Amino acid sequence: MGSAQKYELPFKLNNPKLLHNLSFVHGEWKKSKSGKMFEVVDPGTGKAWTECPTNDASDVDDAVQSSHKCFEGYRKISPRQRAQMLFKWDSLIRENREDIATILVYETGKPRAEAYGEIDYSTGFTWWFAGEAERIQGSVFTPALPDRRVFTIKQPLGVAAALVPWNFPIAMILRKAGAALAAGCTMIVKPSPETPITVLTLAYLADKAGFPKGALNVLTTDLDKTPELSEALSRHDLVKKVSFTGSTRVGKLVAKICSDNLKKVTLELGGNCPVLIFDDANIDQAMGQIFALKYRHAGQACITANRIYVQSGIFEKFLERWNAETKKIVVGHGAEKETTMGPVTTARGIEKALALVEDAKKKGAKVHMGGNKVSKNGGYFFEPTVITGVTADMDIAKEEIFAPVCTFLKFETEEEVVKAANDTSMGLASYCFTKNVDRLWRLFENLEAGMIGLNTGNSSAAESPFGGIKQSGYGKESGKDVAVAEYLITKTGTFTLEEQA
Ligand SMILES: O=CCCC(=O)O
Repeated sequence: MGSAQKYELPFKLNNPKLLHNLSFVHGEWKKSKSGKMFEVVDPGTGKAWTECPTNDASDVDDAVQSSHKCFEGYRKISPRQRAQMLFKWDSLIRENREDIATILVYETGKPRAEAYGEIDYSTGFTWWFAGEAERIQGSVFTPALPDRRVFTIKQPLGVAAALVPWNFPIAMILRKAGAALAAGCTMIVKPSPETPITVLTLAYLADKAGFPKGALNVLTTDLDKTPELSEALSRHDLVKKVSFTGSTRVGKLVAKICSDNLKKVTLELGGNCPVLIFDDANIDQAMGQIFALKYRHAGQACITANRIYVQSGIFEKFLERWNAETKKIVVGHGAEKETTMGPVTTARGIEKALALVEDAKKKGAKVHMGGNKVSKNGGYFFEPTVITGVTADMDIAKEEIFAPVCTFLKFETEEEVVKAANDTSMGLASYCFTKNVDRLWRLFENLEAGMIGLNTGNSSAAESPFGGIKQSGYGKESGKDVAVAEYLITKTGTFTLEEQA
């Protein structure tokens, strides 16, 4: 593992060859031109356990040239061969599930069971996109003129760049790279500074799966150099597409930069997702689904429940059950067996959660439990927190919380709650629970979000189009046709037949 010997590795892998800490460019492990490195920290202890190259704008061209060179050949490989490489990659990831889960625990902080969950969810993408590779099709059109023939073909766009977050590093890479590689594009990934190692492991396995050199390059960097590196990638002439997952603020910057060259962009941005639980809901179902959704990765998912609206008839009963279940949560290091909720991934996450709780308290909200940082072995732990009396003017109702803080709001009518739920600039996901089929249908149509969970808190899947509306972004990832289409161009052919003699 390169220069990382100066750190004590806090875990052992069955297959130590999986562990790499240098950037991966054209099949080689590379330092940055500056030689600078940054540390990767275990959020469960706050201790660094390895380091990675701090790449900057000067490192971009080499990686892009490699990806472009590779693209010239990769675009001509048959879709069946691309599918076979994706299948091989998929099976290598599954074979190394235990080790990848270990790395994930020490990068993100999530408990081991959740790390397995992420890997199983993520291999859905490699599996799915392997199937999609052979189903890329053009169309034949009926022309208005008798001697004319009109048809389209789909072709890969070229080199794509993926700017990815730290909360689901495996899922976010495989969702983007799976679609790109199936389409015949090559990809450069810039992982988040918190989670480069899992991404480098995936690149190592992609290489072993037979993808040609340059098909999947990875450039790591720290927080300071992230804007510079991301901009250089997004502006490079040979990069034809940028896929970004992260905050709305940064997503707007990426869109602006890409608009200079009219580059294609997919933006999967922030959420402020409402949950609506009606008096006639199956409470067991709503409890189970929303509890898992909210506390998954200590509340750090873009599609998590940010505002939980419960109708007045069941409000007290629902809250009582929620509090009782919340008390059972065991906060600890993700590698400990008894842990059911890990730390948040960054120290910044703790500061934000504390500020949001403080603002809510000042404006009259009641904290039923939690609200504080937990001091434990130097990790970034936060108490599972339950707050009621939340109102629309509180920051906690307006911003993405990204911490295990549950905010409950009481409502009376469907009309009132739909209005409140939609009163946000975001539109990623919404969830509703009711046994009234007509109402369920109305909610599906009236809630303003790209994904609506109807009596479910889990609508993420390889076969389902994933993406938001409003300021939660545009473009779809995963799902039939739409996800691969983000990496394709459509070319129209018009052909005139010679008149017969
Ligand atoms: O945090 C965003 C992604 C979560 C998911 O894919 O379900």
